[in-house]
Formats: sequence, C-alpha cells, structure tokens
Amino acid sequence: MAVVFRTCKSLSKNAIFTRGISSSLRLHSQKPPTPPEPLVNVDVDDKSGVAVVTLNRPPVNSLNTPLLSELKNIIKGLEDNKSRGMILTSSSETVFSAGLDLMEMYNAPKDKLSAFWTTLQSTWLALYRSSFPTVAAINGHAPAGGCLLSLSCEYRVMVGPKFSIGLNETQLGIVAPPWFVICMRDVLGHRQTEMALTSGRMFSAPEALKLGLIDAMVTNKAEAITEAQKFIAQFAKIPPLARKLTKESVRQEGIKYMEDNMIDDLQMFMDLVTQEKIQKGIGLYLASLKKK
Ligand SMILES: CC/C=C\CC/C=C/CC(=O)SCCNC(=O)CCNC(=O)[C@H](O)C(C)(C)COP(=O)(O)OP(=O)(O)OC[C@H]1O[C@@H](n2cnc3c(N)ncnc32)[C@H](O)[C@@H]1OP(=O)(O)O
Repeated sequence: MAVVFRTCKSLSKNAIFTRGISSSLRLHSQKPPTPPEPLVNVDVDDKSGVAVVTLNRPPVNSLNTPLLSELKNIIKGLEDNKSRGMILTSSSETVFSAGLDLMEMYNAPKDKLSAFWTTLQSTWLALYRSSFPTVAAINGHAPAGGCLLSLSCEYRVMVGPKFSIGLNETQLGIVAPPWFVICMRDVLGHRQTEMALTSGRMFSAPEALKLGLIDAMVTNKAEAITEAQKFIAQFAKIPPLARKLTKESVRQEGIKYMEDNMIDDLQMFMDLVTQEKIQKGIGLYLASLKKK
C-alpha cells in the first residue's frame, strides 16, 4: 500500500508573533508542534489502484465540518486521479461513524451551522455521484449519518453480528432530510424505507443483511476489506466512462434533488435546528450519551 496524499494540513509554522508589554512585535522561536493525526487517512494500493479511506476522528468518528471537508477533498483527489475504487472504513474497532457531530448543531452560531450543513451536502454529493466504485466496509456501529455514508456507497460489507446500523433520526425527534430518504429508498425500496424511517429503527448486522440494508456480513475488518476489494475487482474490465454515466443515470433522482434544492434544504435545516425545542432535545440526548 502506498500513501498517495494526506489531507492533514500540518502546523508547520515554527515561529509565532506575540505582542509584548511594549506593544512591539517580537519573534519567538519554538519547536515545531507535532502535526495532528489526519481526520481521514487514504492509502492507495499500487497494484489495484483502489483507495482505502479511513475515518479517523476518535472516539466515534462523529462528522464535523473539518472531517467532512477532508473527506470531500479526498474524494475530489481520487476523481482527479481517475481512481479505480474506494473503500470507506473506520480506524475505530467499534464505531464506523456515530453520524453527524451533535456538538456542531448544539448552541452553534448560524454561520457555523450553515457552513456545517453545506459541507455535509457537498461531501455527500461528491460521494454519492463519484465516478469510481465505492464500498463501505462497516467495521462498527453506523447510526444516522454513519448509515447515510454507507448507503451512499455502491456496496456495504459489515462486521457482525454485534454492530448496528440504521437511520435513527425520528427516535431523536429530528427528521431525516429527503436525500437521506432517497438514499435509503435506493437500497431498501419504498415500503421498508417507510417502516425503517418512521420508527428510526437500528438494525443488528444480521437483521440488516436479511433486509438488504447491507450486502454481506463478515467477522472482522480484514475480511470486510477483502470482500470490498472483490466487489470492486469485478469492474476491472468495465469501461469506466460507461460505468460512471450509468451510475449517474441510476442515481439521477438523488443528484438532481441536491443540485436543485441545496438552498431550500439548507433553509429547512436552519429552520429546524434553531428551534428551541430541537435544541433542548439535542442537549438532552448529548447529556444522555455522556452519562452512559
Ligand atoms: C435538527 C437537525 C435536523 C436535521 C438533521 C438530521 C440528520 C441527522 C443525522 C445525524 O447523524 S444525527 C446524530 C445521530 N447519532 C446518534 O444517534 C449516535 C449517538 N451515539 C451513539 O449511539 C454511541 O455513541 C455509539 C453507538 C456510536 C458508540 O457508543 P460507545 O462506543 O459506547 O461510545 P459513547 O456513546 O460512550 O460515546 C463516546 C463519546 O462520543 C460522544 N458522541 C457519541 N456520538 C456522538 C455524536 N453523534 N455527536 C457528538 N458526540 C457524540 C459521546 O457523547 C461520548 O462523549 P464523552 O464526552 O462522554 O466522551
């Protein structure tokens, strides 16, 4: 495996300016700080050209603006490099992603909320319409936004039996936006989507397999990656342009929905998330998670 690019912008400045007592600017030298761990890692296999993209925001890979931005940049980089495929997974041993970072939505100023949602929209669109084959290797729990990322890929392999997956928004008193619904309907069909979404049900991996919410269940991450590689390998002889255009055609409803409704969708989110009772609900939910 060769690392092609890392998205972490290292804090390479080794000097800072501070304002002293005399108000004059002084230059202090200091040791270069250790660069923070990238929020998303990418490793491309030299032989197959397939990228393993690993969410890396402990403890639960909750999706905040910087992580989503990094993910979007990586997908764009893979597009530019005519990637042969992407496997999305997690560095955690128990959580694929806990979904949207609730801290980003709690007591946040409007400009931050807006930047958060628009980053989510564009990252989702980049993943959903990506030209290369995509597989989620779901090696842990995948509630809400974690499930959305998985549904946006073309194939889902999940480590089971103990992890769970689903769009649980209604259980939290919030509403899954229409593009979340489209993503689930793409995979489950109308009736099962209605049943799953109205109850906000989380499915164990075996239940998800039976329903078709995931395509395969394995017992560990290494097997998940191997299965994902096998899925992608079947496209080796399919002309990439024909594949890309066909995927776009099949996914046209979701793509068009987002392209035509970005602003309305943002407005819907802002109207909902800024309501007092929603804020109270998010606060209580966060407190219940921390109390566990
Ligand atoms: C109004 C909005 C309108 C429209 C938006 C609709 C779309 C929403 C989509 C979403 O994605 S909303 C997010 C929904 N996510 C969840 O319900 C998942 C909540 N988390 C869990 O169920 C569990 O954390 C887990 C099963 C994923 C993992 O369990 P475990 O390994 O036991 O970890 P902990 O629960 O102890 O969590 C560790 C740590 O992380 C914090 N945390 C967990 N999830 C989130 C999150 N989504 N956002 C922010 N922070 C989260 C948790 O509070 C713990 O914090 P500590 O400070 O105690 O370490």
